[in-house]
Amino acid sequence: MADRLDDDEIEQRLPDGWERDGDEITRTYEFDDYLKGISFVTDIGEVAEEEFHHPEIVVGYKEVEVRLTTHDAGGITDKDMRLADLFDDEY
Ligand SMILES: C[C@H](O)[C@H](O)[C@H]1CNC2=NC(N)=NC(=O)C2=N1
Repeated sequence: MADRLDDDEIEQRLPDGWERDGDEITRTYEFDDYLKGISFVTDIGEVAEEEFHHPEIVVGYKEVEVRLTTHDAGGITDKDMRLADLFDDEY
């Protein structure tokens, strides 16, 4: 099981555009239209399944909010940071 990162590690490793919110990291991606957001959700869903590590996703109008935490560890781990980078690659 992945170990929880400490506050300093989280601060250092948080990718650009992401924020820490308690035991989660989050980013809201913006799109030109609604269906581009839906397409992005499909893309990151496939990445999540490949990595077997899953975000919470809130789909809005021309924006998608993604939240990551490691439930098995009860906090933020390397898995969350890795997935954040992979999701950014899809954007
Ligand atoms: C049994 C456990 O749910 C699985 O190992 C995976 C599935 N996807 C997951 N996703 C996230 N975000 N955290 C987990 O701990 C996690 N665990």
